[in-house]
Amino acid sequence: MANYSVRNQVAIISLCSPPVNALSSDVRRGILDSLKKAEQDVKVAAIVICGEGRTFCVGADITEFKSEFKTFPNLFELVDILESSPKPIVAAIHGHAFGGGLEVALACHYRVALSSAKLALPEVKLGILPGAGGTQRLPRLIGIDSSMQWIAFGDEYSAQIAANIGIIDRIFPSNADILESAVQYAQSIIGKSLINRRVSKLPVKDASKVSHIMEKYKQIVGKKSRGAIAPMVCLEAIKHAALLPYVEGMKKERMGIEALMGSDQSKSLIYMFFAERQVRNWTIPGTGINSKNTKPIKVEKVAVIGLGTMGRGIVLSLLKAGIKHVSVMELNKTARENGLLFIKNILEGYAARGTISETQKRSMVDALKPVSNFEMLKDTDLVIEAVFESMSIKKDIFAKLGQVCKPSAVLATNTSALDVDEIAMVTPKPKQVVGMHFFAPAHVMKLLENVRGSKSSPQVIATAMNMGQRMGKVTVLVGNCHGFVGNRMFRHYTVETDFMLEEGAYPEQVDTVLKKFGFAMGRYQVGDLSGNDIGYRMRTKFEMTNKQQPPGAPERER
Ligand SMILES: CC/C=C\C=C\CC(=O)SCCNC(=O)CCNC(=O)[C@H](O)C(C)(C)COP(=O)(O)OP(=O)(O)OC[C@H]1O[C@@H](n2cnc3c(N)ncnc32)[C@H](O)[C@@H]1OP(=O)(O)O
Repeated sequence: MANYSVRNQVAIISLCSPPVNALSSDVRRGILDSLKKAEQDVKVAAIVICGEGRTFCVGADITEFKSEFKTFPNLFELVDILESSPKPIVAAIHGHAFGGGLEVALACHYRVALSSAKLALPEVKLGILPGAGGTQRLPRLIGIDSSMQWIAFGDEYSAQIAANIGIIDRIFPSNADILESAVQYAQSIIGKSLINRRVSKLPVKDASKVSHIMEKYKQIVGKKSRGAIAPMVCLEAIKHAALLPYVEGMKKERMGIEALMGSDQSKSLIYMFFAERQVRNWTIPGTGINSKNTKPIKVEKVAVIGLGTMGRGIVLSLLKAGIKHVSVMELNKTARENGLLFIKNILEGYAARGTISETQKRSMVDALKPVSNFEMLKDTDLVIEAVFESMSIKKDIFAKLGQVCKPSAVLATNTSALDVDEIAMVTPKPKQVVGMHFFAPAHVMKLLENVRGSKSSPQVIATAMNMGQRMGKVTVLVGNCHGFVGNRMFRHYTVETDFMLEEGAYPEQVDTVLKKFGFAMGRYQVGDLSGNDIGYRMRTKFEMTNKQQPPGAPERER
């Protein structure tokens, strides 16, 4: 839906489709109907398009991709209708202008934004391309080079960066009233010529360099987006903006989106988009307890026990999440020194690349609190144990934590396969114990598998889930069983690759093929990173050849 009103010669078309104003067929129809009203009203001299609620517009409604996506007005028809309006249109951006939302804004004659707004053409992350003129209008506004950067990787940019390169005409402070500011801006441009304001009519400034730029991005995309089809199709579509008139370029863009829409890669990425959001709504089966009716415990002080590969990554994830007090406990002096050095080096790297500021880096380093005995953890709200994968060592640690930690402290184990209930039983309050299984390298990998022990309390589960989300992880709640979900899935993959070794392949050959296919790391590289000893321990503990495996099971044959 879109609402329509008029204020001092300015018509306001406000998108109204909570929570994110996705461009469903109703919203597109609402915009078109409002536009007609504004064009017909002689008292209207300018138009503002804005979004109600928390955001301007996040783009096409992905849930409609299978059904109403083509209903008139289609998004690519709507943008051309908007651009050809005889009355000036101002896009008033707050929150997000993503995908089709940004394409609508590019079709407007002016764009203003709050400094806090974010802009992106992230369609490539759904395995498609910006199919509402994005590949043709953006290059006419910011050039081929920057457009390839924006569209082939789909990253988000601040309104200020967008203003610096010519997408945004005016920035307002983040606390300004976007609608009021945009209406005033619209009044200031009444009567001005629209000749240079229709982006599709502009030339592409760096068109003559297109072959050179294309080669550069093909190389980068080839390395960064191995195996993905959409980024290359995006590059091709942008190239056409340089070589063809707008209308012909649009035909190429259409061919591109039609080829990608419905591809296996796009279907999988869209499935992943919704699945990643769905897992936030966790539930404890058969109890009625869920994410909506359970509050997490307040967590300010966190401790990590063990500074090996996993512990280091967990500490970094906590620091990046803004936790101001992260105790680190590693009794082995060399491991402690190496671990702290590793963490500080990574933070230096983030600061050098501009991912964090110098001030943020210093505050993260200050948040690190090395501790040397369990007594020092008595005020901690959440302890994450990340030591060697051995039940007896973990039981020893949890017994000590049970004695020293305050009763409300959440005690989490990063075990990748061991029985969380068995660990919990050595503490006086097993309901405080939960699994938080990170994946290596923990500061990079987005998945966090939280393991619900049979005694874990709802608040403890909510706290682990909440902490995962604070760390920006895709946080999934799973049951307590050998290998949980992640390693049970991974096991089938490793079994198959190990068969290949038995059949004569070298580990590096297997890894090369997997990386070419699109995996960030090969299976044997992952083994080296996580430690092949951990896999060995898991298998030994599982006793693969014991009676649990029926005769004829592959494991018993090997
Ligand atoms: C002819 C062809 C023409 C055009 C083709 C155009 C292609 C497109 O426009 S494709 C869409 C491009 N846009 C995106 O990919 C944006 C996707 N959304 C996001 O990245 C994020 O939602 C966000 C904008 C960064 C906001 O994040 P956040 O504030 O964390 O909110 P979320 O929890 O992610 O989302 C809230 C809620 O909205 C649902 N949702 C988000 N985007 C869409 C969408 N484009 N379509 C439908 N639904 C969307 C999301 O699933 C959440 O739903 P819940 O039910 O609350 O889980």
